[in-house]
Amino acid sequence: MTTIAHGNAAPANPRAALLAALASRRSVAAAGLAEPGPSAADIETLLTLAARAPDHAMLTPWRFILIEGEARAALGARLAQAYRAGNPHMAPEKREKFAGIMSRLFPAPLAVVVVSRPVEGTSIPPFEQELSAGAVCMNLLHGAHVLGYAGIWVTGWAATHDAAVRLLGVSEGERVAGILHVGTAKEPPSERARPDVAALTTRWTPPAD
Ligand SMILES: Cc1cc2nc3c(=O)[nH]c(=O)nc-3n(C[C@H](O)[C@H](O)[C@H](O)COP(=O)(O)O)c2cc1C
Repeated sequence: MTTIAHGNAAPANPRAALLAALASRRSVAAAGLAEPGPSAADIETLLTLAARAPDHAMLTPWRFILIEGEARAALGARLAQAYRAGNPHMAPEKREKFAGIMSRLFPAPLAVVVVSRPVEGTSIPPFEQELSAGAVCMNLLHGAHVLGYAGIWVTGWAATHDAAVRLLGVSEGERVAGILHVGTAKEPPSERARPDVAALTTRWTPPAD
């Protein structure tokens, strides 16, 4: 089991510290993430935490692809090329704008592609297996936050377009559950409005006969 190395001294009340961490995570756009990124040991911790996601029948219906260092620009250039090739009839100015976005898609020190790969021929529906991949993404984001990093879970063209996902290394029968950008926030994120949990919650009661 990987030891989680907190940046700060051990909190006096670990439970309160954990609750505070869960309550304070905020997404930071990839462009707002800079060095330092997670060390090799931190990455191992993140993936180990991510892999603790609930998993009906223990099928491990997901895997990881890491994008870091020079691979980020190399992949960005290929995605930009694929975007141009996939949109031949788009107005050139618009096409170049989006191709430029693709070329700079990985500004954060680390991107983790969480690949959903539902196992066929089991009694566990693909939907449940895809939910497990979502839980992997959430665990990873929380892990990054506890380690002192920030991150964001994105999808978009690069995560959904056939040519793009092939470039990422995603195979037939697999889908991108999320691209998780991880790094250090350039600016502390401000809080956003959160759902009114009470308004979303009902209690089941037996129907009147
Ligand atoms: C499956 C999934 C895909 C998402 N894709 C994007 C995306 O492509 N771009 C984006 O800006 N936010 C995307 N988001 C939303 C952000 O991850 C984030 O939840 C949102 O900005 C709210 O911030 P918060 O996490 O601090 O509540 C996605 C979220 C989920 C769950």
